[in-house]
Amino acid sequence: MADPSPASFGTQANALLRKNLTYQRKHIWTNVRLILVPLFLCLILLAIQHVMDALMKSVSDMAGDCKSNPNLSGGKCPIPNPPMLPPMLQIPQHELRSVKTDFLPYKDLPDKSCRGTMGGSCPVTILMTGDKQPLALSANIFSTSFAVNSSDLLPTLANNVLGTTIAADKNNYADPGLASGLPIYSIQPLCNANSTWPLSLEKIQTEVKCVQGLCLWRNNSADVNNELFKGSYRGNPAGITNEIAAAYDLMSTDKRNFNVTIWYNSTYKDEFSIGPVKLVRVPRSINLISNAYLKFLKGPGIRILFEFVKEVPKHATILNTDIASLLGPLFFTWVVLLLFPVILTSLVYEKQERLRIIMKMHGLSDGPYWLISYAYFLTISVLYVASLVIFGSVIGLKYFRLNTYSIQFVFYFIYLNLQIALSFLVSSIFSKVKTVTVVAYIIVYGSGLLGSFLFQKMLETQSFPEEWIVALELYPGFSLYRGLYEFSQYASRGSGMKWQDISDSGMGEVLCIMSIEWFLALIIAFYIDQVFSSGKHPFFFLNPSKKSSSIPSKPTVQRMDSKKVSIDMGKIDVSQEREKVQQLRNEGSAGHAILCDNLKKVYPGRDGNPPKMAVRGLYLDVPSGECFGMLGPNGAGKTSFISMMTGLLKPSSGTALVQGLDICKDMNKVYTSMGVCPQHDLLWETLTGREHLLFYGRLKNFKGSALTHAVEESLKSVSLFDGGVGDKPAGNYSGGMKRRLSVAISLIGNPKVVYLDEPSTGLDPASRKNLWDVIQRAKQNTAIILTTHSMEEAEFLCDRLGIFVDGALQCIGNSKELKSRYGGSYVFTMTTSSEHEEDVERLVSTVSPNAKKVYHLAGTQKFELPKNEVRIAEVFRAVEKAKSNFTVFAWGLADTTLEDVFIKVAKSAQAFISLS
Ligand SMILES: Nc1ncnc2c1ncn2[C@@H]1O[C@H](COP(=O)(O)OP(=O)(O)OP(=O)(O)O)[C@@H](O)[C@H]1O
Repeated sequence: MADPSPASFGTQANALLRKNLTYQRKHIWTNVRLILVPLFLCLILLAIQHVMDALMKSVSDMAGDCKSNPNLSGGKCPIPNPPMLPPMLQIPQHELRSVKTDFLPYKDLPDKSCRGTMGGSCPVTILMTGDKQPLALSANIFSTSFAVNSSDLLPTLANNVLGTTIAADKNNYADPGLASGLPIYSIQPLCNANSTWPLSLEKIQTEVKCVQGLCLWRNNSADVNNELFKGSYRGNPAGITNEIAAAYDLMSTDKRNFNVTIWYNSTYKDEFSIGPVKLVRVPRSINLISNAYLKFLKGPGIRILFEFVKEVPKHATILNTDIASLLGPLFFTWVVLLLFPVILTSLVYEKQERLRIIMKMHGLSDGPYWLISYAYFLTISVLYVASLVIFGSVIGLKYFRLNTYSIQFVFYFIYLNLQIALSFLVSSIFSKVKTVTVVAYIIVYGSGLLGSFLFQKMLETQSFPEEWIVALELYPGFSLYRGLYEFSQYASRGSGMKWQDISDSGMGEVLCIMSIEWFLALIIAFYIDQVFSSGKHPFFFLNPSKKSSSIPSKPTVQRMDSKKVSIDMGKIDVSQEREKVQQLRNEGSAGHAILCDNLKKVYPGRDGNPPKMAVRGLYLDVPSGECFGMLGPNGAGKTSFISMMTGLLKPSSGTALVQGLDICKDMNKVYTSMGVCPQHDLLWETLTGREHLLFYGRLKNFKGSALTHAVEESLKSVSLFDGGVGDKPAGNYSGGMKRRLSVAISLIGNPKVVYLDEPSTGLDPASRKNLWDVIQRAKQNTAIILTTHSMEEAEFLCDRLGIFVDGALQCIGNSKELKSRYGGSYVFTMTTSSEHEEDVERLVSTVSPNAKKVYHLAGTQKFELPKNEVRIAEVFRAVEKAKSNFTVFAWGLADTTLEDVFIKVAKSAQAFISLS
């Protein structure tokens, strides 16, 4: 026997868990494939790593032995004694050097015609500010000739101010300015035409060219700044570049204080590429002004010689690249995000197929649903990521091995929770699996690509504002990317991330952001679910202690329009039903099975059409033990009515009480005593009939042997037991078998009210009869509302019937009452030859003076004979007499059928509606 009390939270959770586990067992290979994805990606990374290692090795082998062939350009060989290189000033290309323009009309700037000369004759400009002193200082900046002592070349080079237009390298083991083979420049106050000198430096043969150095005085640092700003090609409308080599602000310098501000050209420092910023050309500009000041103070014989720049010695470079650390952020962002579409489509599938609502209708509350669904997705996600980390570690990926495992666990755990909460949130917006799948995969691949090609660049640009980074990390895809990026950075450094690194890295902020978002997403998702799926009031949380209305509220006095009153005047039975309902409401009969009180449904108008009134104020009382049949033509509003009663739709106004519980306020409680067979079968294709019934049986609080017994009885009652049919997947069932299973589901657990929406559609006559017997047995302690188009079914099953047309009941009563009220006549048919038609009319008028001819066609005539004036024996006698006078080919006398009543009522109602 079923436990009469509703299933507890634990029982519902257990039912859903077992159903999900059974479902997963059937989809085990889908899960295995899912978990194999990260393993497969790890193997790809490993394969790329091996290929790269092999390539590096062959490059190293080609470089040969370091002793015989030391590679000074920073290759794999150690450099214990880095070379001493002459310090050089970065000077602009001649076509970019500063010239006089409309936007910089300084008279002392060279004319732009210097740019046109072959090889360029524009001077290299240096700007200065100061209290007249720079005039004196500027004279000391450049040497006036190029002079070297070839026997001691390098130190004597320091006497000259050398410059290059070639950008520096990241390190200074070799200067590209010297190694390029292009000329280097000696910057002098004045150059003779074509002054060039050969220069031989170790293995480097190059040429030194004279270039004029122009020191220009400006009033203040603001002027300098303005000139530099406008000199950028984006700083002026003409797009002309006017570069200077260096600028010095000496406004605060006097003979006792050397206070200088130096501008250097940041274009050459290359901060956007990976690796250290190039600043090796800056020291020379510092030396230039320092030396000039010293000479200014002490005279030309005193100088500061900046002889060499020298890089720190370096050990042999191990030429290997950790591919997992390099590609990790992108690859693993994709791997982790791949779970998002999986969870999302699963949630939306349940919504699209209405499986969630059918579970709810059979008593599954929101709490157990959320708990089990969440726990299930979390388990799958944790297993998935754990297999990634374990497998990656086993095959030796430093990305996983070096970073502390507990940090990895915390990071992935928080993100996976956030991802599940977001999936719940996003699933509330979408209702189609196809749409959500496309959107989810765009998010997966888009996040990875944007993270790699945009967000990572921003992270690596030191000047990018930190607040912007944090703002971008609010997008969960980027916070995931940031965390994975930090793991890759620490792994590629060889140390791995430790707990003490959390605050120094971006990991700390990412963990905070993700935790807050997880919490918020969960609350918002739950709120949306409660308001949209469970139909709660948007401010339901403001009144948590509100008691459910197990005592029905008094009916509200409804204003009825004149049209409705006039219709109801002609429908005594319908008016009586309304009065009965109002009386029951006033008496407060809490235990009544079903009581509909002025229930209305209006669909909003669409595409310019007016709103559609699908149910117009329905009053109905269905006590326990009664099967009420709702008949009506297509579009009458039957499904809208059932949908309101089962919580699929909210009534537009009015309400209904089920076992005393208001469907507008306590639908969740109503579900525990309700069974539903929807118009379309809502089944899991891979679960068997038995597994469906076990799940719903558990929801109805069946346990142990009682559950097994109930399921078997249920299978037998709908003929799905024999031959092991009940143990075959529902996806393999015929339409009729699915229908029978749906009915069995609706009846399991002896619910107090059952809604059957066209239950026998698609069944063969034998199965249908079988199903009717099941419903007959079930209705003993249950109130059943059944919609059907079959009059035979309605007559067989229903204790009372209502004919529903255009959203309103036209009549209500048992089939006999309806037939006598709306039929009230016999149908007499006779076929003779045409010349005897009048004889037949005379015959009919003798047995029934008020008979009405319905039609005549080629000798066949049909009459309606009022029952109150007809005696059947008299009709037989009259026919026998007629047969002796003329030939009667065929004749018949029939009582009115329910079908006749239905057609009559529907036709007259529609005629009335179209007239009014
Ligand atoms: N979502 C909707 N939006 C607008 N109108 C609707 C909507 N659903 C139903 N209707 C309209 O409401 C009326 C009642 O429809 P309903 O499906 O309840 O009728 P029914 O009696 O169940 O029909 P059937 O027997 O064909 O299932 C119809 O005119 C229908 O077009």
